[in-house]
Amino acid sequence: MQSALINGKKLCCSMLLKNCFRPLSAASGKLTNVEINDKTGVAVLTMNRLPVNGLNLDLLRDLLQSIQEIEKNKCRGLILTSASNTIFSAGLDITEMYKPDQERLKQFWNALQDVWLALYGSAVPTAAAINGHSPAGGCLLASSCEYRVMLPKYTIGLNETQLGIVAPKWFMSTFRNVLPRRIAEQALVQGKMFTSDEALKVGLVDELVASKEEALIKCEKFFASFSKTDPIARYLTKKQLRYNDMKELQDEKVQDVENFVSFVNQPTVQKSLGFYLESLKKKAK
Ligand SMILES: CCCCCC/C=C\CC(=O)SCCNC(=O)CCNC(=O)[C@H](O)C(C)(C)COP(=O)(O)OP(=O)(O)OC[C@H]1O[C@@H](n2cnc3c(N)ncnc32)[C@H](O)[C@@H]1OP(=O)(O)O
Repeated sequence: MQSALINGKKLCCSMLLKNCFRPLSAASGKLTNVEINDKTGVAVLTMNRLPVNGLNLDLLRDLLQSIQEIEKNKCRGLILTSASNTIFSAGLDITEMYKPDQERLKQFWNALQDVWLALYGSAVPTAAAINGHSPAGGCLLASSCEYRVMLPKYTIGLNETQLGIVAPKWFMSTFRNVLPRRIAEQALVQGKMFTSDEALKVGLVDELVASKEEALIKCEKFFASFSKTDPIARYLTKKQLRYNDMKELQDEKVQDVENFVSFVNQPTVQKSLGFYLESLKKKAK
């Protein structure tokens, strides 16, 4: 049986996962679920929009509410994961961008900006337990965390150029915060999807593990590594390091929404999105 040393106590997985968790109901939306480990104070934030956790407006709003509640509760860590056994998140829900309602399209992009600002700038330490494929927006969420653990045989990456899309600057900054500049540049221009092994090799993820249980334990261990660190000094250091990336978006938030809306509404982009959606549906048949 696997075990973990947490707060000096040896705990087995089943103890960790079954006995210690209580739901944080205020933080759980319809499409997210938050449970707090009473022993460690760590919150597990689970995306639960099956089958693929496509990031639509509703999921983004629930994610934001959950992150804010976790901060308010002064949890010792936030682990982002998925209720699916094979998909962490398929990224942005393309149906939000195809033949969109214009007002909702703005709200959608604004919600994504807010989730990114909340997660990337979170005062609570963050980790992603990547228990499935994680393309595009899924990779953005995982890369916004401070630590990543991934299960084998999945893929992760910012594949935007493969879809004929230029990833926004803040997607790129997030990637550059994790990867060496040259690798980030090559991956971004290629729209490369990394296998789990490749992701480990380049440092896009920190560790590979065999199961979700093990991933959660690794994330808990990551948070435990801060036990001797002053939490305020820790947060201010993180904030300084990420300040420029966040400031860039905060200063250009309205313009960024306008750019997105104008890009998505181009007839050629609408045509590509339509073909892409169709190809995903054909694949599913
Ligand atoms: C000015 C700047 C503009 C920038 C705009 C931002 C740009 C990009 C950010 C993004 O995140 S775009 C989304 C990119 N995501 C992808 O390319 C992933 C696409 N999906 C897949 O590769 C696969 O679905 C999967 C995630 C690997 C899962 O594969 P699996 O075989 O398990 O499941 P499927 O059968 O393929 O899918 C099930 C079901 O879900 C639908 N679906 C999948 N992904 C999406 C999605 N991203 N949006 C909407 N719908 C999606 C898929 O069509 C199937 O639907 P049904 O046929 O069951 O109705």
